[in-house]
Amino acid sequence: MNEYVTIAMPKGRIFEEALELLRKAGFILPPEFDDSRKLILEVEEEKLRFFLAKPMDVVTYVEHGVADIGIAGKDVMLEEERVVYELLDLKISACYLAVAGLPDTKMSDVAPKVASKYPNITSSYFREQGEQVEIIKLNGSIELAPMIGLAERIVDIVSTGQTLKENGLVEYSRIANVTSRLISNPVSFRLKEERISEIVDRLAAVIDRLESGESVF
Ligand SMILES: Nc1ncnc2c1ncn2[C@@H]1O[C@H](COP(=O)(O)OP(=O)(O)OP(=O)(O)O)[C@@H](O)[C@H]1O
Ligand SMILES: O=P(O)(O)OC[C@H]1O[C@H](OP(=O)(O)OP(=O)(O)O)[C@H](O)[C@@H]1O
Repeated sequence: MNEYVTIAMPKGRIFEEALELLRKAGFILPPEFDDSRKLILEVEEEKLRFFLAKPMDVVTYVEHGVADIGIAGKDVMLEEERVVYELLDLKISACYLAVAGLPDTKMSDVAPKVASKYPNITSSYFREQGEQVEIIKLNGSIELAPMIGLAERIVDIVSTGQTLKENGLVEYSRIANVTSRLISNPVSFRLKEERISEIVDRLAAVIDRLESGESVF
């Protein structure tokens, strides 16, 4: 029986790169994927069903088993411990998590404020450094925090470094490298192992070819 495999796809910046990777791996995804506002898209010929989700929610859909597999940033995986398998590093949406702030500033001795979208990563990082900080959770535009005096440091994603630069901020330390990962619900992986492994193998082959500099159309 050729059952559907459901895939939770992150809307936003990962979506296009993920789509390109899937297409390079030979999955025929109709043009509807490029310009539709639909949140569920099915590709009957491939027996694939896609859910378009907020990037931070992809892991939740996969953990609850409503999606068999999904694509999530390593940052999201590090932020919350989840019961999912990480099957493959897709090597897309590469960036890193860093501590940043205004240049030439030292953190206060007593509970300096650190703003981030990633409170758990931030708290473990500073705990490991032996520093006690007060964490302020924000949902975006994190770079604003040190500029307007809300926090002395931020923990945020850096990719090109343009956002930090344009806002007069500097990086103080790097916490972790981030790329997007293919993840799976453990039960789905057992029940649909053959189909999921085939998807992993096809994607892994393309990633290897891209890494070796081969052009893949
Ligand atoms: N500047 C960046 N360059 C490359 N990858 C990034 C960058 N910022 C974030 N990412 C990666 O892309 C994922 C999704 O980020 P995106 O900005 O699309 O969503 P979000 O910030 O969670 O959602 P939203 O902005 O809609 O609230 C992140 O979890 C991270 O892995
Ligand atoms: O180093 P850069 O290439 O400039 O990229 C880094 C920026 O990208 C992300 O923000 P995003 O665009 O997702 O907006 P957000 O502030 O709403 O999270 C991240 O939070 C940084 O602000």
